[in-house]
This record gives sequence, C-alpha cells and structure tokens, in this order.
Amino acid sequence: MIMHEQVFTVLALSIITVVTCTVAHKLILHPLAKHPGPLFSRISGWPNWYHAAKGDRHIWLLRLHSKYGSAVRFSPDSMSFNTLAAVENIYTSREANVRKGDWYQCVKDSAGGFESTFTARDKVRHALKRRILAHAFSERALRDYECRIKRLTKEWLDYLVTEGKGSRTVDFAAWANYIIFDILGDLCYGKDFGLRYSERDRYVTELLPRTTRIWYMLGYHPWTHLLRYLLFKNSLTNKLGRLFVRENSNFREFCVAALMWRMKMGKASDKDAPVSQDMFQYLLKARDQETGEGFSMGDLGAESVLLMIAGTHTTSIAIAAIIFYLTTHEDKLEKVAGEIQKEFLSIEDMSYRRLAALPYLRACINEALRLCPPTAGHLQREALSGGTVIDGVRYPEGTNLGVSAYALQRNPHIWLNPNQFEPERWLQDDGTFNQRSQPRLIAFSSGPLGCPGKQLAYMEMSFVVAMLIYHLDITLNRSEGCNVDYVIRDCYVGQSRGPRLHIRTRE
Ligand code: HEM
Repeated sequence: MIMHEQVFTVLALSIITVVTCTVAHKLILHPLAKHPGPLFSRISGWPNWYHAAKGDRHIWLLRLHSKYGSAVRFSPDSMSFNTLAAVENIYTSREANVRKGDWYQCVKDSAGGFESTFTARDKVRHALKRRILAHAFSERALRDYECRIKRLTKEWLDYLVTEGKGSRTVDFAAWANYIIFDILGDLCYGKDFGLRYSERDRYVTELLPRTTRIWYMLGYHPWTHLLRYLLFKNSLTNKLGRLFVRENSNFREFCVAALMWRMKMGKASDKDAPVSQDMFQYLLKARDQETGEGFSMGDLGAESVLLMIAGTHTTSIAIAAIIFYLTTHEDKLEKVAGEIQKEFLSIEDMSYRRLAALPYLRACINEALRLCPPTAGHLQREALSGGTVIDGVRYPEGTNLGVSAYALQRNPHIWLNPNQFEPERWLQDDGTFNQRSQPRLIAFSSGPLGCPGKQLAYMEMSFVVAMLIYHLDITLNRSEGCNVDYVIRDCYVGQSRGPRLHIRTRE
C-alpha cells in the first residue's frame, strides 16, 4: 500500500514538474515570450484550435487585436499582425523570408500526399507550378471565358425565376453556389455540372466546406503531427484516416471524375475540332519554359481539387455578401441599379470592359469584400532560417506569422467607420474609382502566393451581380429576421447561408 502511494506521489510530482517547466518556458524563455496575447493561448494551442473548429477564428483574432494591439501571440508559436506593413513584409514582398506554414502540409497529407500549387511549400517548386497555372489566367484566356460566363449567368437567371414561376423566395447563398460551380465546371473542364437546373449534383456544394473544415480541425490541432501520422502514414490506422476524411475523399472523387471526363473528351476531339479553351486545355499541354516540366497525373488531380476549392465558394460567398449588403441598404441598391441601367440597353449589351469601368459597381464589390473576405482567417506563413522582420521586430525561424483579412479590413486605425457598409469610401470626390485605395483590400492576399484568379473573380462577380440587378427585382425577406452583417463561418474558405431574397422579374 505504502509502495503504491509512493509511486502515485512520484508520478504526480513528475507531471506537476513537467507542466510547470513547460508553462514557464512558454511564458518566460520562449523567443515569443515578450509578445502580448491571452495567457492560455501563449501556453497552449487549444484556444486556436477551438476557434478554428467553431469557425469564428477571424472574429476572435479581430477581438484579440482590439485588446492586445497590432501584434498578438495567439498560440505558442504563432503571431497575428494587423498592419499594412505586416502585409507587405509577410505576403507582398518577393524578398519575404517565409514559406507556407505547416497547415498546408496537412492539406497535402490528407490528399494522399499529392501536391498542388496551393500545397507546394518549397518556393522553387511553387514558382514552377505557378508559372504553369498562370496560362489559365492569362488575358487571352480571360477574353475567352467572358462570353461563357455571360451565357451561363443568363441561363441561371432564367432558371432562378422560372423554377418559381416568375416570383419566389430563395436562399441566395445556395443559388450563388449553383452558378459559380457551373461557371467553374465550364471554364475548368468544358463540362456542364448542371447545378442551375438540376438537383442531382448540388450535394457537392455542401461537401466543399466540410472538406476544408476537416483541414482546419486537423491542421490546427495541438497534436496535429501525431494525428496525421496515425491517420495518413501508419498502415495499421490509416483505414480510420480514410473514414475520417471521407467527405474530403468524396469531394476529391468529384473533382478527379470531372478531370477524367475532360481528358477523355480531349482525346476524342484531338482528330476533329479542338475542345473549348478551358483551364485544363492549358494545364494538360503546358510545359515550364525553363525546365520543360509539365504536371504529372497525380499533380493534375490535386490541381483539379485546388481549382474547384479556390474558385467556387470564395466567389459565391463574395456574391452573396454583395447582394446581402445591397439589399440591406436599399439606397445603395437603387444607386448601383441606376448606374447599370444607364450604361446598358439590355443584358446582351453588357461587356466586362464596360462593367469594370462602372465606379459604383466596383465600389460595392470592394466594400462587400472588405466587410466579408471569403478567406477571412490567418493565412499561415512560417519564418525561414535567419528569421524575418515584421514592423521592425525580428521573429525567429519557425515562427508562424500571418494577417487575417477580416481583422485588417475592420481595423479602425485603417478604416473610418470600419463596420459600416459605405461603398463611397472607394470613390474620389468626382465619383471616379480611387485606384490608390485598392492595396488596402487584402481579400485576395498579395505577392507571389496571392490569388491568381483575382481578375476572373472580378469578372464573375461583375457579371452575376449586374445581370441579376438588371433583370430581377430583388428584396430582402425581412419576415425571417435580418442581421446587420453577413456572417460567415471560417473554415479556411467561408461557409454561409442567405440572404433570403424575394425575387421577381422586373416589369
Ligand atoms: C472572390 C473570390 C476569390 C477570393 C476572395 C480569393 C482569395 C484567395 C486567397 C486569399 C488566396 C491565397 C490563399 C493562401 O495563401 O492560403 C487565393 C489563392 C488561390 N486562388 Fe483565389 N480567390 C478568389 C477566387 C478565385 C478564383 C475564381 C480562382 C480560379 C479558379 C482562384 C484560384 C486560386 C488559386 C489557384 C490559388 C492558389 C495560389 C497559390 O497557392 O499559389 N481564386 N485566393
């Protein structure tokens, strides 16, 4: 009995000593010890994981910045910044001594180890993949995409009203997803997913946020390396892993099936007319000019998943947010509708060149992206050997660094009335668009790892919003209650519902 008590005492004392030493190290000796942040977050990764799992990490980071200032230690090895200089130091500058953080490795592990442009953490490999991908976003490619976006949006509008026989109430977030998935299906693979007129494959829009949520929960887990080893690398336990990432696999299967379909169609048409200029037309043929390398089959599958994730929910959330803020601010809706109706005689008359030149439309798009950036969270970068300097302070190798677009774009030191929807802030006194304010919008990130689909996204947002407002009378269904903000759940790419809209064809 005495023996048992002794063992217990020794065990308890050992645990207390280890915990005390760990806490003391994280609070006193750790290289980030002097930086402010909540006590529990400075000693443990659990608060970060909790908010990532809950989907409100962007809101949490904004709260932390208002309490602790522009540089916050929100996890033992992680810093969040809230200044434009930090954006330049971490993302924009080509000299930034950082690479994508370990979270991106988790995304790669959960995809069977296949690497996409998005998960390539090595700078040289990333640059190589990125050069190949750039063909799909060239000016020439965008010119070709324009008339297809316009045609599909017109069809979508017709289904939107005819399914309700002229007037009805809809969850607009769902309908924004249908058109954006259909556009991406056509632009990526030349394939009609048919979500705008058929319920059959609409389930895929729900699979995507579940997939990215798994990445969030796993990649930010304090025991992420152990879990990843057990779920993906250990042959005894990886059956469990496959079960855990089942939705991830289902989404992957959808994207890979679309790619296989595209490759089959490409072969069938080789001898006859060329298939349409879709993104995979570029990716299948492209060779890097310097190395002569193209994508392998595994890489193509990973690229297919990347394009579907990066190019769908991001754009549809942005469109739903624009429509939310316009319908909750009827005077602004009237103003933008007036601008569009004055410029165009009909929907057929619309071109992107003229849409992009409408200052108020562009201001409304930017203002919604400011209040509700679709990738709202902290895009993790890791300091490389020698560390990196941010806002004049050096952070050691291995520190995770980043800026949350949501927190920065609501920072009261940068924006006047940061929580108000005020498209006018993007305009100059003479009503023209103020180009100089554009760099303060970081919804697309910036620099060598920033979004290559930005111009395409603006094209889609402009056509869908302008054609919708031109063709239909839209009002908010206030009977179901109405928020003042468009709230998204942050699971890397956001997830949202609503606004609930009442729609009818314009007289
Ligand atoms: C409003 C719409 C969009 C927003 C707000 C957005 C935002 C972003 C952001 C913030 C990143 C950087 C992610 C990171 O560092 O982790 C990114 C990357 C990326 N985006 Fe977009 N995006 C949008 C639309 C699109 C579209 C339409 C496409 C094309 C189909 C696209 C393709 C990509 C790709 C391929 C990457 C990965 C780039 C790389 O890792 O080098 N995006 N996007």
